[in-house]
Amino acid sequence: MVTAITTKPWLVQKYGGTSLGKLLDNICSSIIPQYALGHNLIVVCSAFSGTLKASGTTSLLLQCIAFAELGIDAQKRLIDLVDLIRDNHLHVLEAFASAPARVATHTKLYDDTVAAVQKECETLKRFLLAAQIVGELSPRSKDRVIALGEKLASVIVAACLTSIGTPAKPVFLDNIISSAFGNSIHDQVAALERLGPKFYHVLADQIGGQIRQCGQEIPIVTGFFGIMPDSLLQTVGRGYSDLCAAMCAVAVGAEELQIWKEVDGIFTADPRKVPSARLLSTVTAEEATELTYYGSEVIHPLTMDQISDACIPLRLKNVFKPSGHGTIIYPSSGDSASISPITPISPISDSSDGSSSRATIPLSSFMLKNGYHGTQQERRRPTAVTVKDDILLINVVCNRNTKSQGFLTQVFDRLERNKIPVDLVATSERHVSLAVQSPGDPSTLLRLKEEFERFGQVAISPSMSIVTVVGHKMRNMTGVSNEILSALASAQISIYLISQGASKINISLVVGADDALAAMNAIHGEVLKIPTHREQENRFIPGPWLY
Ligand SMILES: Nc1ncnc2c1ncn2[C@@H]1O[C@H](COP(=O)(O)OP(=O)(O)O)[C@@H](O)[C@H]1O
Ligand SMILES: N[C@@H](CC(=O)OP(=O)(O)O)C(=O)O
Repeated sequence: MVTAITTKPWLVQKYGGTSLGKLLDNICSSIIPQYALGHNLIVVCSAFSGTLKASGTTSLLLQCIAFAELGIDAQKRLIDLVDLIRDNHLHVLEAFASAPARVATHTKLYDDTVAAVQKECETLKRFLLAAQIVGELSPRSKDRVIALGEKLASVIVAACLTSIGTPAKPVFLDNIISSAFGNSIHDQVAALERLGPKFYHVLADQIGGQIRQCGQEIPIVTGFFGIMPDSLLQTVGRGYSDLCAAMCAVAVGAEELQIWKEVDGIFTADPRKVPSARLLSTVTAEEATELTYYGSEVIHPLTMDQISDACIPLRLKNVFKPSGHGTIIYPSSGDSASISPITPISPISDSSDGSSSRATIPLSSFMLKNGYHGTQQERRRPTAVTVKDDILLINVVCNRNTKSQGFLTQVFDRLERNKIPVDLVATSERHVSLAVQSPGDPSTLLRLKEEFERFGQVAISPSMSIVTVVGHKMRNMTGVSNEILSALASAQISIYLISQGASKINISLVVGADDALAAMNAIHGEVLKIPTHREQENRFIPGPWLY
């Protein structure tokens, strides 16, 4: 664990790609400097995106990889795309540097940063053009390409901060895995898997070492922390910088991890899809994890494991409304003994929009005061509803000559071999229904079907969605399943699979993709409706002193 440079508490802030793309000036000239006053700050950056993540730098780099794999026929497209990535970053830098108060200051820093961006992009171009001749990139080479997005972002953010008097230093983590485990780890995928969560703890220690080297400068850490043996995108997936930020928080024992986004926090449903969705002041770590696994991509699903183990609260905040309270996700184990070691959140000043700073109360008294983990008060309604799209429903009926006791083993063995993750399962002795994510490659599905047909009859229904209702201790809420089913019945929505009980806090149903939005709205309207006055009294409500 890193020793604090001063007695100020550690705070880790992660900024998403679209937030950086849209509000870099505000983040660097207002939000970060204010928080840096009272904290030892660590900033974790994703790659810049413009308006949409789908057209952001990481997506463009993935496109570059695709062009490299197409061979030299795609040479011009590849060169143009790398140039576009370079120009996007130079524009961002220029826009910041040419703001009225900044013209003609720090020109050397500006010129050096322009040169650094150009050099990185030129190196990438040469590397990809060479790869085009072979027409193939290894998973590790792909990781090296992806790494550039976060590298450019941290170079630019550090330069912008430094140029306005908040000294900052980029911290690259693209070699962190070799530093932690040596190069041999890349040949030992199985060993890495065996390490499980411990793997991330070892990485966190290494990251702590790099952070310490920044001294009084704010570390601007790349959210990319490959190179993974099986590629970071395969092992962790898109959105990996949330996990990186969690490791930074663990490394320094941060008082809080903040993930800054373009939404106020976690809502009772996706606010883009359910107009009546309400912002939640708090959710438990388990609820947040379930929500992210089942479609509410607010934080990367692996993030919670890291910070829960270390008892660090996570706060989601909106870059467009820095003074908002956001949503706090408490590290919880359902065991009140786990509350006491959590250090109180220190006062956080947040006046970039003109509001004055207000103190927060210590976290432990906050939780006890509100009975959040107490035995008396429980949420009387589920917390949120979410939808996961692109789901296939696979039904397999076991052949008469297949022994029923080996049937499930065979089914799961085939899924494992084809690397298809299963979201939900319902079984009877000779039947199994599986809700799985649509494999990107249609040949994988065809292969799986053929393999299943060796021991059963198979029916695959495409275009399905999973609707999941999540709620802390929902199992104890008598009648909640009935309410969910009634809401769907009233909306005349057919249900293809129901799963309750596998997780104490979720009820999931498979519906046709065309019905998913209506199902979410029906459940939100009926089951998560605004509580009556009496229900409200029993429920956690943040006091004004929190804002
Ligand atoms: N329950 C939910 N609460 C809040 N946002 C949700 C929820 N479910 C889905 N979302 C969506 O997740 C997105 C996350 O915010 P955004 O800032 O766009 O992400 P990023 O940081 O990756 O750019 C929002 O666009 C929002 O519509
Ligand atoms: N830039 C990466 C990693 C990431 O975490 O992104 P974001 O924080 O913008 O979701 C991606 O696009 O997947």
